[in-house]
Amino acid sequence: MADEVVLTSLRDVESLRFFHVVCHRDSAARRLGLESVRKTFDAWLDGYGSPRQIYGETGINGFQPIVTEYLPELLCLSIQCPFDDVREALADILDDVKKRGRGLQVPRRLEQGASHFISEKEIVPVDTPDDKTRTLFVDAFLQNNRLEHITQLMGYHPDYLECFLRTQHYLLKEDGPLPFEYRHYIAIMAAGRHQCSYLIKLQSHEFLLQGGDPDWLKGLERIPRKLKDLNEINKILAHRPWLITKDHIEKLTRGKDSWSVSEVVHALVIMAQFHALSSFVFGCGINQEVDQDGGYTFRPPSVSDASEVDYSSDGSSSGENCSEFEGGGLSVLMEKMRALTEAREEEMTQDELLKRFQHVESQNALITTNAQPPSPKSDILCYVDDTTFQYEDFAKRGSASEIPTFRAQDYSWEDQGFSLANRLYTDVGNLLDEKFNVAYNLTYYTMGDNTSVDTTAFRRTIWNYIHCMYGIRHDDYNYGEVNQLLERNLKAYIKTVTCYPERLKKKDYDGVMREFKHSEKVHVNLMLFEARLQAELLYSLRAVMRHMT
Ligand SMILES: CC(C)C[C@H](N)C(=O)O
Repeated sequence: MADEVVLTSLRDVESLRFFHVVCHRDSAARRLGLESVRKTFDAWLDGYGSPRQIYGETGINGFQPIVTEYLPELLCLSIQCPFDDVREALADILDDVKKRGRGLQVPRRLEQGASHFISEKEIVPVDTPDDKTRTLFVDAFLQNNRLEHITQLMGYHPDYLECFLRTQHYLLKEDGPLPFEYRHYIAIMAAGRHQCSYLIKLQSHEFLLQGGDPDWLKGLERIPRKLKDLNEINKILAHRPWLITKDHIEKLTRGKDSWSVSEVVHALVIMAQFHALSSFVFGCGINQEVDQDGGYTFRPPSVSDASEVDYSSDGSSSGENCSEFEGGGLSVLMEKMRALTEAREEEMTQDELLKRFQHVESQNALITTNAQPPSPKSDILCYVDDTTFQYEDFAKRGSASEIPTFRAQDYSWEDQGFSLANRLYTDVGNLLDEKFNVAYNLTYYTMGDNTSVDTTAFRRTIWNYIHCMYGIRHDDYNYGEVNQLLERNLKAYIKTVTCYPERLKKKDYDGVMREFKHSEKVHVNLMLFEARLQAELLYSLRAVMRHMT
């Protein structure tokens, strides 16, 4: 007992590392790989070199062990690796190590899959037979040294996943105005606004891997003034982007040790991306990664595991074919969409259109979330100040004359936002534009079990409804459609995920869109993500433009 190394907390033990393996399925690789992993592992335990050196020396064609720093060891072996043969080989090694009496207490993954809203067997498996998705998974794995649950869930929609990964990589890992550790820290601050510990932890690892100062992870008190100056705009952007003015940009870019406009744009895009990504994480019930609290246990498997393992089935099945659908069900929804498409011709005056927008806006203000915000833990609180600053209904913003509705025809993503972004941060406009387009236009012409359905009206409505919550109006859209196509509980779900994602509960997810497939619910979440991101960018880029002119 005395000289045993017992892992009480994974993070306590510096010398133990997380071990990821990637393998391209190729029979010869298995032999090579096994040998290589064994060597790596022995070397590692004998305190040989740094993980980076080991990485360099053991990379073998087709089978490449990657050791990342700052992550706990082993845990990953049994799951991160999508390939059965390698997984088995690693399990052998693991047993071997345990037998040799190193005193390691090996943590075990809690088998709960990527989302606690969706049972594991209904999620795209890591070794999916679909070539495109599989290739994206492997790429993502190489990019991030893990296959994040977010990626796995987006695997339902490979065309979208492709753009998402490309943008994420560009923002965080390729050439750009900001130093790498800044980017990850900004992502942490952004996720902090929604208490999204999942993203905070992932980004903290990345931050350290980029050589970031561990002291900064103690909280905002420890970071340089320059970074701290982002606090205010981060807060407003997350909850009430309509309050952003050119003064905010001016403040950041003035004086010594200030921000260049390009740096500001880079920071804004990262913040908006991570606010919106927090919505996606909560909206889809993304589980902690295996090495995060809640993703593993040291307890041996036991009969009582059922409860800890599968909290995805808390009695209320997600009811794919459930027939009670508030408001009449899918067939009624489809009928309404059809009717709307046919009745398109009917002309309406601008006045009439505006009235309808205002009506939807004020109705939205009546939808309240009953759930209380969770009380944030100290490891999150250290990145946030003024936690009471939250979304407030645009319709209730007080003096409406000071903050008028944002007219999308005066400042649109396509005509203005896109080129300004590109000009100040090369190519980012193109990447975002592609991502917006894919999310906006994505369709499989299905709805639940129905095929050959034109879902355009429904998808447009969701997008525009989100913009409406942020006071953005598209003058070519008839907001009357919102009330026809979105039932109250769906509106409530959209509002919670978009504005207060940290309050969402599994029952909210289960209770809406009951006849939709999980892939469709994730699809809706992708639209929420992108529409919110676009809304934040419209406001903030307009402020940048005003600052520059
Ligand atoms: C969100 C979903 C209802 C979208 C639908 N499955 C489509 O293919 O367009």
